[in-house]
Amino acid sequence: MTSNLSIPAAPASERSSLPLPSVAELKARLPLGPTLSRRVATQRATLRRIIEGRDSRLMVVVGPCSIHDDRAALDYAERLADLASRVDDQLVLVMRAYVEKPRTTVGWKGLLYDPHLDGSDDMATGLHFSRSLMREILHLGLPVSTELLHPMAAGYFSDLLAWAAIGARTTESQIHRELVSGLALPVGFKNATDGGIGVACDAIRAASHPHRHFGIDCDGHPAMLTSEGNPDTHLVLRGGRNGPNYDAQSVNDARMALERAGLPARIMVDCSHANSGKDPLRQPAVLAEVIAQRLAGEDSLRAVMLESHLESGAQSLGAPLRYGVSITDGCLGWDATEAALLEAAERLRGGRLAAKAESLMLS
Ligand SMILES: O=C[C@H](O)[C@H](O)COP(=O)(O)O
Ligand SMILES: C=C(OP(=O)(O)O)C(=O)O
Repeated sequence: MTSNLSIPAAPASERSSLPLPSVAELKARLPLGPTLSRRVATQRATLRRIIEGRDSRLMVVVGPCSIHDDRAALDYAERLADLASRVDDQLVLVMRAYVEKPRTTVGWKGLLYDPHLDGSDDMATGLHFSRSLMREILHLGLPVSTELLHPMAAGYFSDLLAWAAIGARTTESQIHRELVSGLALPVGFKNATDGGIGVACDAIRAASHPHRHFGIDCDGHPAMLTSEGNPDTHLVLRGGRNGPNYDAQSVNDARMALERAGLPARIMVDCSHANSGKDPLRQPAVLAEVIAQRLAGEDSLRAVMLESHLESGAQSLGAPLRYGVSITDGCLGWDATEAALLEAAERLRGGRLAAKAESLMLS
């Protein structure tokens, strides 16, 4: 069909475009391979069992708020892999490898967007660095997690992930719910930034359904994608504008809201963000409270999240950067992270022993 419509010349401010590799091209350059692929499948199955309550260990998503330096990220991952083997009777550690950052207004958007940290936005390199780094972390034996922010970016690394988050700013988005519906891994939906958990409950339901939606295929062509529905999702309590929501009353309220909605009561507590009042040093206290609730019998608590880096605090982009310090939200330093996780594991061990002794006495 011909049209008389003439297309106006693009104004000077019109956005320009630059080609990026397709998912298939990036995967060909940085393949997963059968060994790592089996490892991811095993990690996903373990996390699924934890989320479902069939494995009573606590899942811990821990690592930098964002990754901006692959050397520091791997240094962190090596320490985490060593710690993981010391606590794996109680805790399953999953590394936060966040390469995309949702911003409240504007700011650095993550390694994926601006890997050189200078506003040059070399996204082709960002894609390569991000996939390559996640693969390195996986080589160390750690499960990898990230926040899936841009649906088009997800396919570049979703095969490497054992767990993913949909953030507080996107949980209400239909497009993100469709994305999750097509992922074969456990995913946490955060409560909204205002603290409301209703949107996360709606998201869990929407993502469990099959969908047909717009997307791109592995070769970069527009495609109608069909998803089967993801049953392995859960709520993440991250606090909100009115304060934290990790206390026993809030967790109980959340559990009842999930049950009322006919959804499984599976909860992760994010010890950071509004639950720590954005003070990273408060995270161990939040974690300790979650452990206390678990020991008191709150079995909907299946997982926690911590923002942690080699060094504590945060620094601004612009000044000469200090090694191992976050350039987004403040993080707990490594020593305090290690101490908090060792203590959590020890308290859970003690709780199990006490429960075993009690059941022996009753029998
Ligand atoms: O965890 C990260 C931040 O809280 C989130 O990306 C929002 O950051 P901003 O409010 O600094 O933009
Ligand atoms: C942005 C994050 O969290 P939230 O969506 O809870 O703000 C995050 O975990 O990095």
